[in-house]
Amino acid sequence: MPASPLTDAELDQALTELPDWRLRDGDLTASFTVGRGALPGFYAALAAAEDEAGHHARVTVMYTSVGLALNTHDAGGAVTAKDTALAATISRIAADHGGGAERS
Ligand SMILES: C[C@H](O)[C@H](O)[C@H]1CNC2=NC(N)=NC(=O)C2=N1
Repeated sequence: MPASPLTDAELDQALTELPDWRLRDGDLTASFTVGRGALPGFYAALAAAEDEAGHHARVTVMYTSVGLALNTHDAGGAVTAKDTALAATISRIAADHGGGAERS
């Protein structure tokens, strides 16, 4: 069954529980600063978590800045519970690799 888009109230609630994450252009997004030496381990753990979830982030790396964007294709690109669950996992992985959230 396809995941359904979160309602505005569900999104607001989810964002209070995901302090690293913002809604930007319809995606759930975050950026973390990760040291160059920690980047390979961070990405390996991220990829493993994504594969386990069957859900994947758009990832942009620029030097020590890692940008992540999540949405759900089969919900028409909306944010669903799959995205918020993976976001929480990604925040834990980033923290485990010394990553600090870049808040904007
Ligand atoms: C078949 C496969 O499980 C789907 O294409 C998965 C893969 N990863 C995905 N990742 C994201 N972010 N959204 C999806 O809808 C999605 N779908």
